[in-house]
Amino acid sequence: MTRTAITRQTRGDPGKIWTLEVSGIAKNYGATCALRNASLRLRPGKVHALLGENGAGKSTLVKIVVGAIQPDRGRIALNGVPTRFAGVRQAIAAGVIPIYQHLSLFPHLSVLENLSAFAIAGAAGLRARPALVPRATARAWLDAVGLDCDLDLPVERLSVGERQLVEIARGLGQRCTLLVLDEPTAALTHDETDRLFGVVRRLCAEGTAVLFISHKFDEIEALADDVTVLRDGVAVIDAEPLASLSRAELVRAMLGDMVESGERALPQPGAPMLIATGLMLGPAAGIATRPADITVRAGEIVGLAGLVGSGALELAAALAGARPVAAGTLAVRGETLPAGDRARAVAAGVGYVPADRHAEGLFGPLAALQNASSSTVALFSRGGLLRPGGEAAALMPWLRRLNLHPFQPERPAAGFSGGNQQKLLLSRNLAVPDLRVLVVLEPTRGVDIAARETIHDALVEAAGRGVAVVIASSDLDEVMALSHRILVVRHGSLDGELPRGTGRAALMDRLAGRRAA
Ligand SMILES: Nc1ncnc2c1ncn2[C@@H]1O[C@H](COP(=O)(O)OP(=O)(O)OP(=O)(O)O)[C@@H](O)[C@H]1O
Repeated sequence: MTRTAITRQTRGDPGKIWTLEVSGIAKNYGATCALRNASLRLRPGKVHALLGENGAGKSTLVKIVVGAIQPDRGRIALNGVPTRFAGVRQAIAAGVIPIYQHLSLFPHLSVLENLSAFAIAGAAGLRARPALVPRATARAWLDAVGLDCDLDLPVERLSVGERQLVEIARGLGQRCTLLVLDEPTAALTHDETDRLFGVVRRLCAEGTAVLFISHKFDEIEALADDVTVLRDGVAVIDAEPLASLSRAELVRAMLGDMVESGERALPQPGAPMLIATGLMLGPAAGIATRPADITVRAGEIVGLAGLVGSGALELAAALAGARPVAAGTLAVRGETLPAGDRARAVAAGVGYVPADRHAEGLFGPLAALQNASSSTVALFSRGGLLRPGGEAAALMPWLRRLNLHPFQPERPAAGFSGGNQQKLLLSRNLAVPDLRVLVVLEPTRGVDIAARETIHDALVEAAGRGVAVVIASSDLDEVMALSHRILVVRHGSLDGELPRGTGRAALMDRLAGRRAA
């Protein structure tokens, strides 16, 4: 880290120092320009939202700020001191605490060991045996995020939401000058989100600056004071007060003009297409359940909704044969399949988009186009050889429609941003011509507002061509907007059904197990 001059705020509070000032940042990955001329200016004690469509460069900028990668050029100053972190450990030591979208805990280690990880990393090389933080200290950190759990429990036994709170608690245990939250609420329940926002506000009151990346406008409006919008690696809105901008202005800055669609008309459901009988997740999926009977008709969209850890995602995955089950069968248009047999489900025309595209879905080193075509490759092959042009002709329209960015179908999937990887997985399924059932977990997690509209349209269109669609999403607005009916999942079992038009409050009540008197 280098320390030389002091830079001062030029706007707002003259004379005061920006907590973080970033300017003129450029970063190229080979021929791809991820950041052209990015800037950020964060005030102490304020939440700063960083917005931009998928691939705009947000994660790249964050990685530079936290020292995970180095920029090709540009300046970074922390509290007025020019700074360049050689690695994340150095950034953490300086009080720059990153909380990642993809959790960075050690699943087999205990909560206490994970909470101690930063301290251990800092002490490496100095002590023969790394020390754990005192239990009382660890307990105080957990109290700060409102989490009451056993310090000796392996982290893998916690829900995803709880794990994220442990990660945040670990960050809060450090001197925290700048907290970097990259889509932190993707896996949190509404209660956990509220708790997180409470923690963030408290930190701000103590002077911490917060960089907050999200695609969810409601959350941005609830939390952020200032905003920067990146477009193609350039700040097109540069550290403006959020209150001075309308939502339409922000969207226009992100994407250019965009027509917002109103409420979608859903197709009329036809005959039963998918029938699950006695489906029970059981211990193999880590959840004890009661057997579930679920029928989804051709042209119908059924939403599975539940709190984090409810088993809604697992139950939906089981409907695609993508989870081991303790009992039950699936039938697709009358053909009975053993549940838990994904290969048989694929052969029966059951598409599946997992929630965790990194762990389950993508072949990172393969080209985007090959990733998108992996479910339909047989259609373009003859005698084991790919028919030239066939793959591109079938998949390119989908990649164009979902606005793959940058539009470089030959590039390895691993080099695309998170939202664009999600588009590849969706294209893979939507392009299957004899698709009968489509199960999509978290359809728009991490995708930008334009792609969200397109994906919603594409799912309704799939239903329109007779596909039975199942979605499971922690985004309740999405479930309400798309579903003919909503199945409530609690403790891994079905707990009732709600019709289209059910309001958000009523749905929340049911998910939490409250019933109207
Ligand atoms: N490791 C990498 N190798 C090659 N290209 C990359 C790599 N990481 C990012 N890119 C490219 O840099 C650009 C910016 O990506 P980045 O992940 O920063 O976008 P983002 O705004 O965070 O998008 P999202 O909202 O989808 O997460 C994209 O064109 C992306 O394809």
